Amino acid sequence: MTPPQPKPPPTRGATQRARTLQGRCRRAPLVPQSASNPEAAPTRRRDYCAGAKTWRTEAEGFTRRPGIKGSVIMRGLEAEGPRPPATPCECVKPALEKGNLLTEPIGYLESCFSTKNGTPRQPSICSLSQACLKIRKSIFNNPEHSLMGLDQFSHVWILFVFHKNGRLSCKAKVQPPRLNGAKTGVFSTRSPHRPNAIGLTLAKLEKVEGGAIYLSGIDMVHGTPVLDIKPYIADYDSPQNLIEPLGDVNLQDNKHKPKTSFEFRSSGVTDNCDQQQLSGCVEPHPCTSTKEKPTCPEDRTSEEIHVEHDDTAKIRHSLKHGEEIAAGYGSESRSDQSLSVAEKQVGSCHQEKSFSEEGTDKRSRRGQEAAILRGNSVQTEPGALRYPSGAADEARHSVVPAWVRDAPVTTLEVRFTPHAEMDLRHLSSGEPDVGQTAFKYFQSAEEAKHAIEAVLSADPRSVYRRKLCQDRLFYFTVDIAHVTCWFGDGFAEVLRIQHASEPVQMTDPAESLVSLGS
Ligand SMILES: C[S@@+](CC[C@H](N)C(=O)[O-])C[C@H]1O[C@@H](n2cnc3c(N)ncnc32)[C@H](O)[C@@H]1O
Repeated sequence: MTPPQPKPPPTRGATQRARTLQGRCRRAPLVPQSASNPEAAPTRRRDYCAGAKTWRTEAEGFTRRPGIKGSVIMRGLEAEGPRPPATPCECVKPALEKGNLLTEPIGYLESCFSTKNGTPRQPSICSLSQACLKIRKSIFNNPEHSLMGLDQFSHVWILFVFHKNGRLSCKAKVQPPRLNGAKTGVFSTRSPHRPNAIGLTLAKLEKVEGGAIYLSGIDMVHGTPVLDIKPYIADYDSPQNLIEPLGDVNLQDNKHKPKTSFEFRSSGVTDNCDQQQLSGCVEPHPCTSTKEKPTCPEDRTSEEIHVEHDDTAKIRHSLKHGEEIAAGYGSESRSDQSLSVAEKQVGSCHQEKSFSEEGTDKRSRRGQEAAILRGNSVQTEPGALRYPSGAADEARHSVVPAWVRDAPVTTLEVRFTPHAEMDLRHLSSGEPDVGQTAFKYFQSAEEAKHAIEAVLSADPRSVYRRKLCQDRLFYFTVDIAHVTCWFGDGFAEVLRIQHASEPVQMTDPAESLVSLGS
């Protein structure tokens, strides 16, 4: 029998690690799969990592289930490929540190738009659009707790997943419909087709009711998985605002002056049908016609892109005194709802540009540039923008390039045929016996008509459709109205409005879990 061998002395580093970890990490029993907790399946070993203050498993993807102490949800979407390095306590190195995030939607949006077709490209296009978001009980046992205090805000940021993008693909340059075929970098647009299919919408908060919020001015389709809600705070979210101390606000006791309660179907909402938005909603499409096909300057050198100037093609940015550009949320309309909020909260407005994260060199360079639409791409030209003098002014100002505001796609006139008008009246009559409107989101035929006008006046067609399928009928559904229309030169005409035959299906939550990163 061999005597027990003495262990080799631990290295200095190992001793230190052991000390650091001692008492901090403990192994927990396995989480059994049960009917009451189906989301916990499949069973895996889990550990509590005090350093990260969370439960972790061998696989990335565990999230702590809020509201249920110590319980764990393992999502079925584990990253493929090499396992992440384990810490000395066998905890997996937190995925968050690498920027990987396994998301769990806080809810699925119930929207008046059932398909991407006809869904506005930015929220301010159709302020009459409506949606409801119920916080899922699997996120918070008491969803209403998570919404406490939110009713004191007029607007909220909604972070969501473009779950209807189809396959996850994106290109470095995209052709926003509003630029009518011109290309620009994906990150300078609001294109849904981006490396992480995350959308960001500033919506009007109509009311909070229990564990649900009611929104208007939205650009998301029914069933959209929502990842987060954040209050819109002009002081933080608008570069032109100076941050002031909060003063007499008592947040803990929730003693803010409460917002006047909204009726969900707020009749005071008006629509701006002439709003135009930059949108990067780029439909993947084949280029079938060499004649009509937009020319793609993809293969130009970057030098060419920066050096070429053509006076006839450029659009100069005109700066009017007191003009505001709602760059913070990609809105370039001066009359949109979001902008009016910013104006209200800000007071005096100036032409703005956020320089806060840029170096001096870039500042001065950008201060001398103007964006132009050149051929089929967006370029910049020196010497056309003027900025207020002084670094302090610059830090408070934001600017959007001219090609956003003065994009080539114009507002369309919207007409309804007598038949369509009749359809609308018929649709809105609902069940006359009970005197109820048939619409779910709109209060009247008038409201529905305004919403349809708003959607169409912004020309919701893809570039492909606009250029190559001009004479095709265009369909979209808003609320229960299935709209058939066609587009002519400078106008859209509604031909028919029928009852959307099929009720819109909610996305199966289990199918909508979205893994970001891998
Ligand atoms: C251009 S994106 C802008 C969205 C958001 N305001 C943003 O800036 O991130 C709006 C368009 O995305 C499309 N869309 C809306 N919800 C979607 C979803 N859940 N999945 C895929 N596409 C969606 C619609 O076609 C809509 O016109």
